[in-house]
Amino acid sequence: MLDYQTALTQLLSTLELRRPSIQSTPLHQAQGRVLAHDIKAQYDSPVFDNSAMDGYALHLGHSHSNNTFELTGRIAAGDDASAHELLCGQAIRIFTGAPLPAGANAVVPQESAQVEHNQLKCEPQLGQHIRRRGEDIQAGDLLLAAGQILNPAAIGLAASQGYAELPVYAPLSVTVFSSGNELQEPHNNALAAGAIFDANRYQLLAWLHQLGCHVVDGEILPDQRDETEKRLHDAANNTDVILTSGGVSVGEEDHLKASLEAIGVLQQWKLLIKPGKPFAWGSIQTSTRMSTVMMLPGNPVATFVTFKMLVEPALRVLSGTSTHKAQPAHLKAQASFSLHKTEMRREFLRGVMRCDEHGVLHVEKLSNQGSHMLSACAVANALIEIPPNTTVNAGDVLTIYPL
Ligand SMILES: Nc1nc2c(c(=O)[nH]1)N[C@H]1C(S)=C(S)[C@@H](COP(=O)(O)OP(=O)(O)OC[C@H]3O[C@@H](n4cnc5c(N)ncnc54)[C@H](O)[C@@H]3O)O[C@H]1N2
Ligand code: MOO
Repeated sequence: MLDYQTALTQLLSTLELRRPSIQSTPLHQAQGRVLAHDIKAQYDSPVFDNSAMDGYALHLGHSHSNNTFELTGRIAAGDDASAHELLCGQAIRIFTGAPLPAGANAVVPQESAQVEHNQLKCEPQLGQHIRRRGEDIQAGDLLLAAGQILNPAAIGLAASQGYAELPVYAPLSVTVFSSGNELQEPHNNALAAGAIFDANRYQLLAWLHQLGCHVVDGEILPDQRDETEKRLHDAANNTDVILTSGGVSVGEEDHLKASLEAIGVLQQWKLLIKPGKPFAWGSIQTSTRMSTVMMLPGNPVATFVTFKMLVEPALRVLSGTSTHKAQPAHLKAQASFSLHKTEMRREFLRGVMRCDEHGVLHVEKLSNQGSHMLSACAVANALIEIPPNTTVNAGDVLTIYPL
C-alpha cells in the first residue's frame, strides 16, 4: 500500500503526459480555464504617462519661484495630448486617466488648488500624482504564464493588453458512475427494503461542475461484471476521464477493480489513508482515446476525501496545470482537540478552522468521523491531516487542507 504523498506524486506524474488539446477561447468564456501558452505583454502599461487625479497638470521648473501657474487649456480622458506642451510656469486642466502633455512634471488635485482669472495657485511636489508609462508592465514582459488558471483578474489583465481570445486547454470530459445494487435515485423517494439513496454520484457531479468539466452522468452500475465492463468501455470511448464510486473493495460483489484489470490497466489499488483505503487508478485505451480511470471507495466520506486529496489534483493536471500547482493547498493550525491514534493509515479528519483575535489559526475536529457519516463533510471547512501512529495534544500544530 502506498502512503498519501507517494500516491499523489505517482498519480500526477503519470497524468502529466496526458494533456488535452489546445483551443482558442473568447475572454467571456475563459473563466476557470487553464492557459496553454505563455502570453506576453503587447503594450507598456500604463500605455502613456497619465494623470492619477482630476485636477491640473503643470510644468514646475527651477526658474519658476512662485506658486502661480498660467492655465493654457484642457485635456480629458480619451483626448490626444500631442497638440499640447507645457512650458515652465504653465498648467492645464486635466482629468484622471487623461494623457499628460509634453512638459508636465506634476499633477495637483483640484481640491488642493485655487483658480482665479486663468491663474492657478497651488503648492506642487515634483512628480506627484503622475502614473508613468510602463511602470506596471513593459511590452514584451511575461503577462500570464502557461498553466495559470484564468481568474477574473487574469482575464481583465489579458483584455487590458488587447487580447480578445486566449489559448486554453480543452475542458476535460468526465463520466461519473456509482456502483451497487443497493443504490436508488433520490427522485425515486420511496426507499425499497435494503436500498439507500445514491449520494456519491451527486456529490461528484457537483464537484465536477464546479471545476468546469464537461460532465456525463453514467448513472448507476449494477453489481454485475459484464454490464460493468461494457459501460466502462463505452465511457472510455467517449470521455477523457471515468470516475466511479463503490465496488472497489474486496467483497465478491465488488466488480470495479476486476473489470478495469480485464479491459484496461490497473495501475494502483489501495493507499495507506483513512478514509479511502481501496482507492484505485488506471486507464482504458480504446480506438478513440486513452481514458484515465479513478475508482473512489463507496463510503461517502471516502469519496469526499479521495476526491479532494487525489482526484481534484489529478483533474487539474489533466486540465493542463503543473503538478506543483495542482497539489492541494495546505495551512498550519493549532489543534483544539487531543487524540491518540494507533493506526498505520494517514487520516484526514473533517474539521472547522477559525482564526482567533491574535491571528492564530485553530482547528477543531467535528464529531461523526465515521466514513459513512457525510453530515460532517457538509459543514467542514478543512480536512485535518493526522500522520500514522500519532498522539495529538491540544495546541499541537497540524497540517490542514482548506475546503
Ligand atoms: N473485508 C473488508 N471489507 C472492507 C474493507 C476491507 O479492507 N476489507 N475496506 C473497507 C473500506 S476502508 C471501505 S472505504 C469500503 C469501500 O468499499 P467499496 O468501494 O467496495 O464500496 P461498497 O462496498 O460498494 O460500499 C461501501 C459503503 O458505501 C455505501 N455506498 C456505496 N456507494 C454509495 C453511493 N453512491 N452513495 C451512498 N453510499 C454509497 C455502500 O452502501 C456501503 O455502505 O469497504 C470496506 N470494507
Ligand atoms: O478507508 Mo474506508 O474509506 O475507511 O472506510
